[in-house]
Amino acid sequence: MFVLTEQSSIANHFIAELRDVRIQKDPLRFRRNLERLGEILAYEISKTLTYSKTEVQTPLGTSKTFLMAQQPVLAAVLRASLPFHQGFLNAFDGAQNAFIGAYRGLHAEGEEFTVELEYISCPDLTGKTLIIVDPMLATGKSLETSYRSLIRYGIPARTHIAAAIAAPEGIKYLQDRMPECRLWVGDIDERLNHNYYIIPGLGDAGDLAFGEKL
Ligand SMILES: O=P(O)(O)OC[C@H]1O[C@H](OP(=O)(O)OP(=O)(O)O)[C@H](O)[C@@H]1O
Ligand SMILES: O=c1cc[nH]c(=O)[nH]1
Ligand SMILES: [Mg+2]
Repeated sequence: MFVLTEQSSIANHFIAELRDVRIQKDPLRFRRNLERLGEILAYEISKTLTYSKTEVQTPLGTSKTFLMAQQPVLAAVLRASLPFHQGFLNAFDGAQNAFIGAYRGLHAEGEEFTVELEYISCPDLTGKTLIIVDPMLATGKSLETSYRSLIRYGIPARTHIAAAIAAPEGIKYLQDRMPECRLWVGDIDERLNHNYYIIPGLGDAGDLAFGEKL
């Protein structure tokens, strides 16, 4: 597992701003910080991809470099993922994309929830590198449901899962059930509360980015 905050960097500022109740009042800044974290995690994941030697013609000569053999497929878990996904897309600008509407259904205080799945669009994943992006990894149920639904579209060669903030419970859940997936997270928090929100976390990422839903 890769954890961005294990090394101090400018990413700490973006994560701190995401969490800060005062700065959260500006949804444009909240979305932009998710996007910036997406760009950074995409860069980190890009170091694990396969590159082949290529020549680039400049106006004055030829430059030898290593370029990605194949772009990954990016999968966004709607809706909170959208700004985070944009960050990945800024880096992997030629990527194919999957979208999945997996959300935590309404549930009474403290009661378990089920993940509702209402929409999926996905290219052929066979043999590709799949990167599933969702800013919040709480229980892990949304990501597990998303992953299992996506791989009906072909078995990827490898799968990366990227989250901005993760709870230890969700990390363990995914590591136990999907050991074939590699996890990339911005920061790891303390725990979940009785409503399965991450503590200290940042609140409801979807609502902060796009407004409260009914
Ligand atoms: O790990 P879990 O316990 O499954 O929780 C994490 C999920 O919760 C949030 O989405 P939410 O269901 O709030 O939907 P939204 O993106 O529409 O806000 C978040 O974006 C994850 O998808
Ligand atoms: O803390 C949490 C947990 C799930 N989804 C969120 O947006 N925040
Ligand atoms: Mg939400």
